[in-house]
Amino acid sequence: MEATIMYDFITPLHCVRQNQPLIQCITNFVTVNDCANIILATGGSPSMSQDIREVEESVSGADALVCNLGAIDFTASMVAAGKKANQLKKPVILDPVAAGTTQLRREASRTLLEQVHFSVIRGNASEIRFLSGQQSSGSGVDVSPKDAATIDNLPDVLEMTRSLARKAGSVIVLSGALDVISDGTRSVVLHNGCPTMARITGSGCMLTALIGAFCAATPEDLFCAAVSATAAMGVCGELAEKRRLTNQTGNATFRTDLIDAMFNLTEIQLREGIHYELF
Ligand SMILES: Nc1ncnc2c1ncn2[C@@H]1O[C@H](COP(=O)(O)OP(=O)(O)O)[C@@H](O)[C@H]1O
Ligand SMILES: Cc1ncsc1CCOP(=O)(O)O
Ligand SMILES: [Mg+2]
Repeated sequence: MEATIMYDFITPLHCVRQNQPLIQCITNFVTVNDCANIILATGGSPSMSQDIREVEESVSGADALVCNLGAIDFTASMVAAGKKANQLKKPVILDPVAAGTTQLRREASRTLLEQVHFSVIRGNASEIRFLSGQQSSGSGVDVSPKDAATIDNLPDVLEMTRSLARKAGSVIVLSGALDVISDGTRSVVLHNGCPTMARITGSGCMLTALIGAFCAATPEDLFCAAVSATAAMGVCGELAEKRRLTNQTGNATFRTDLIDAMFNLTEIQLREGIHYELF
């Protein structure tokens, strides 16, 4: 008889509120404040230290580690902290910001993937295509429209995501208009979010930080934790967009409204708002 596959995308939100995990982030100077605030909005506690002389000690007291390649000059800190977190069996999450776009980033992402095991890798379609060894057209931190997941290329994107998940032994979150998430066996496509999320810097970095908090709170099912965090981000983007349209505001207020929506997000809102397909 085939084993039944269980999915629970709501409980991780409950767990993060209850467990208040401490998330160690080595992240970039552009979006560091937003990452700290989104972790606080979920009920977690952020720590953004990155000096190589203390990261191993810092990660020992944390519940998860988030490594963001936007902080490329701290790659050595990410390797040291990542190895320590692996030893201590704490979830480690990678955001491969602009991974394929320069020689330095191509080398740093290879080093990180060789030396650290990542529980979850969350990137946009250009970044995930690069890590998969596929042609990637990305040239900055944002996705190239040529690489994005669409309804038309979804079967290929699902296969690429599933196969990278198997190869890396990680949950892969390929974000965008469609969020494609796989652990190599279970795969989900999320239809939440709104285009304004791509008009603020940091929506990707915040999502990765959030995944860190959800994984720390639900380490027994990292796939459901990653889906739950990604859905929560999408639902909060939709709530912020409603306010933007009502109040005729722009991307600066949208960013604040998104963080506020996360602060107030209820399990009922997530259950009613999540829009997903299982594959
Ligand atoms: N066009 C869109 N429609 C809906 N949601 C989007 C869209 N673009 C981005 N998002 C959402 O924004 C967040 C960040 O994703 P993405 O833009 O892919 O990351 P990055 O900022 O790293 O490029 C995710 O939650 C994703 O679902
Ligand atoms: C603009 C920029 N430059 C280096 S890191 C960074 C932030 C990228 O954030 P996100 O990928 O979440 O938009
Ligand atoms: Mg990004």
